[in-house]
Amino acid sequence: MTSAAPRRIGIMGGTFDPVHHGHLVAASEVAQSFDLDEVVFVPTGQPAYKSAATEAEHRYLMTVIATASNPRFTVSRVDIDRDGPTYTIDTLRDLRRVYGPDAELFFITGADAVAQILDWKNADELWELANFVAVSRPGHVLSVSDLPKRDVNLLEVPALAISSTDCRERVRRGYPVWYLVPDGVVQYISKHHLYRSAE
Ligand SMILES: Nc1ncnc2c1ncn2[C@@H]1O[C@H](COP(=O)(O)OP(=O)(O)OP(=O)(O)O)[C@@H](O)[C@H]1O
Ligand SMILES: O=C(O)c1ccc[n+]([C@@H]2O[C@H](COP(=O)([O-])O)[C@@H](O)[C@H]2O)c1
Repeated sequence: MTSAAPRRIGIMGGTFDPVHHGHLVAASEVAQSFDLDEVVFVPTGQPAYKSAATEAEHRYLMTVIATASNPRFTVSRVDIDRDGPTYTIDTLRDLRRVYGPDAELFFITGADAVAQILDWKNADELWELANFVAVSRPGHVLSVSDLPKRDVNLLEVPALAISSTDCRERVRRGYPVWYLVPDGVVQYISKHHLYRSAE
């Protein structure tokens, strides 16, 4: 009898304020290229180095809405339910407990985020807990030349010049965000009057 192959789990961490199609395409492309069984989206609780984000529960629910139609996408509350600032070292330790010792974990970041990774908490330990995949993002050079001896996989994905900052600013100015974020997220933003006033 052969034993089952270890599960391959992508981890898409983000503030998702709001989640947009750039996030979804990145996760889908990594799932395809790295033969992942599941991509778990993990909204941050309090982002470590970003100023005030929208209430975590709103960001969590928008992420659930955005991912609901993809059978390979799930959403985790580990970062939201932990007190204090969100650090990836804690995310990876918690998800290792959830998925078990045999799962192969792939942490997904954009080209902008990966450039900062050496400054992340316990940076040296992160590589022992997961593989890292950095995806291309318009306006950012996809390179790991600053990460000598760190094994980061690079993946070119279809270029979507969308950012959460721009989506928030568009809503604030009364511009549409249709087609930049999933329809259900447009409706959620409208229903809860998110992003109407300046941050
Ligand atoms: N358009 C995109 N293409 C590829 N990767 C992206 C894109 N937008 C975000 N990412 C990546 O997704 C992860 C989560 O991003 P985040 O939630 O911070 O969104 P953001 O658009 O960068 O937000 P903000 O504008 O508020 O900084 C990060 O690793 C980021 O690099
Ligand atoms: O661990 C850290 O020190 C750290 C610092 C900045 C960002 N991160 C993680 O990187 C992911 C993307 O973050 P952000 O701020 O671009 O939404 C998210 O999962 C964060 O928790 C992690």
